[in-house]
Amino acid sequence: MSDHTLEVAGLSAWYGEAKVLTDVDLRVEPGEVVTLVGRNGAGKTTLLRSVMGLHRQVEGTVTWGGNDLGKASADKRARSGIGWVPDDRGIYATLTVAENLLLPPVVSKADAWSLEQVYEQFPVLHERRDFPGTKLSGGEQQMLAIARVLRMGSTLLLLDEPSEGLAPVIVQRIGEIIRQIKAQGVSVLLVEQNVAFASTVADRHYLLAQGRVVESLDNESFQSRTTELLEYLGM
Ligand SMILES: Nc1ncnc2c1ncn2[C@@H]1O[C@H](COP(=O)(O)OP(=O)(O)OP(=O)(O)O)[C@@H](O)[C@H]1O
Repeated sequence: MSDHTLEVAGLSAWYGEAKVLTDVDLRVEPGEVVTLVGRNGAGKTTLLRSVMGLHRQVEGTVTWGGNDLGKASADKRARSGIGWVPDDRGIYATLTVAENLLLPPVVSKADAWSLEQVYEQFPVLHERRDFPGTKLSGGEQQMLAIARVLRMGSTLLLLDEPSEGLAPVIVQRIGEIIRQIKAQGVSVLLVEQNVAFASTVADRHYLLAQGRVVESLDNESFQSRTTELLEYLGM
């Protein structure tokens, strides 16, 4: 696997005149799991979308594997190994599980999971392989969305609230999957409002408030300050 450090420096973002991110610096090392935590409207999704190249009204730099991504399109970023798992999961409703998995291109042969590997790690997707997207539960859709980018060979996963709306037992399973992905050397940057879940999967955390990174914490400090942080974040 090639070097795949993500480095965001001085990133600001706007919607029209409204500035929603200010001078964000962050880093995700290969194989690290890093969360963005903050209350609603803090700018977490905009930050993920800016890294993916989906939000374009930005200033600052995003460097990936040593290359400044500049104005590269989302498609080009995906081809360079950044995998996007949106909050609505982006499953094609009329396609089957297998078709959803096989539709996107393999971007790195060396890193791509084979279909067999995907089915081995996600047995439920194997069971449901001929089901259309519409017939999947929220948890199954989340697993499919994650499996799809792993099959592409993405080496950094951008996950937007993977735990949202899922039953605790499914959230636990998603946590296991994230730890498994990490063990394979893939990095994960995830938006998470569920602080308890975040602390079971992440190495480090960035707290976002009103579009700024207000703290950067390792997981140990994060765990020891959970109550205070929840209060501060108004969560
Ligand atoms: N399409 C848009 N047009 C205008 N303003 C927007 C748009 N999308 C988001 N915003 C504003 O940008 C700010 C950051 O929103 P963003 O969705 O990035 O926050 P978030 O931390 O992800 O919150 P949430 O958890 O609610 O999604 C908010 O003030 C929001 O109202």
